[in-house]
Amino acid sequence: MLTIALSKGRILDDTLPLLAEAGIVPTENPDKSRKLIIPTTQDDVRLLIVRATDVPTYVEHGAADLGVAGKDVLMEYGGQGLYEPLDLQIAQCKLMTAGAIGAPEPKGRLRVATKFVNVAKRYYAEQGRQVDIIKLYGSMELAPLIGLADKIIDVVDTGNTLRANGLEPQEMIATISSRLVVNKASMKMQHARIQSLIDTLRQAVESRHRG
Ligand SMILES: Nc1ncnc2c1ncn2[C@@H]1O[C@H](COP(=O)(O)OP(=O)(O)OP(=O)(O)O)[C@@H](O)[C@H]1O
Ligand SMILES: O=P(O)(O)OC[C@H]1O[C@H](OP(=O)(O)OP(=O)(O)O)[C@H](O)[C@@H]1O
Repeated sequence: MLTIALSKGRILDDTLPLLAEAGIVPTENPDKSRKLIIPTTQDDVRLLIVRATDVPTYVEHGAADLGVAGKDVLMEYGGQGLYEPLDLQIAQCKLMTAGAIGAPEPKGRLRVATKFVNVAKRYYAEQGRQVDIIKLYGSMELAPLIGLADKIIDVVDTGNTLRANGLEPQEMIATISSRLVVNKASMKMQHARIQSLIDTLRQAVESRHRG
C-alpha cells in the first residue's frame, strides 16, 4: 500500500490533476467527504487528508509514504528527515515580511508576529537583528494594525490580503511552491514504485509548464 498525505484546499485541488496523470484518482470527492482516508482507483494507493502543517510529520514518521507540502511549511518544519525530490510548481507564493504602509522602522527590538516562528528566528539571526517573535496561528495581518507587533511574516500571493489591511510587503524571505516529500525508509523499501511515480509526476509538471 502507498499512502499519500495531502491537505484540503489549494494543495489537494492542484495535486489531484497531477496524480490523475499517474492514474491515481480518489474514489470519492475528498473536498466533500468527511472521511480522512480516501481510497483511489488504484487498490494499493490511498490518500490521507491532514492539516497542511502536519504533512511533514506524517511523512517523516512513515504514517504516509509520500506527501505534498508548501516550502514554507517545510522550512518551518526543518530537519533532514524527509526527501524532497520534486517541485510540483503549485500553490506558488512568496514568504515575506510586511508592515503598516509608511510606518517608520522601529529603533529597538522588533516585534514580529507569525506562524513561522523558526523561519523568523533564522531570518533575523542571519541579519543580526534583535527580535521578539510572537506566535500566531492565523489572521497575522491584524497584529500590526492593533499594535501587537511591528511586522508580520506570512505568505503573499496577489498582495490583496495585505492591501485590504493597510499593510505593504517589505522583505522577501523565499519564493514558495509545494513539494513532493517522501519518507526515507519508503524510498528504500519501495524504490522502483516510488521512483516511477516521481518520474510520472515530473513529466506531468513539465508538460503543464511547457504548454
Ligand atoms: N494565497 C496563496 N496563494 C498561493 N499559495 C498559497 C497561498 N496561501 C498559502 N499558499 C501555499 O499553499 C500551502 C497550503 O495553504 P493552505 O491555505 O491550504 O493551508 P494553511 O491555511 O496554510 O494550513 P492550515 O489550514 O493547516 O493552517 C501553504 O503552505 C503555502 O505554501
Ligand atoms: O496575497 P494574497 O493573494 O491575498 O494571499 C495571501 C493570503 O493567502 C493565505 O491565506 P488563505 O489560505 O486564507 O488564502 P485564500 O484567501 O487564498 O484562501 C495567506 O495566509 C494570506 O493571508
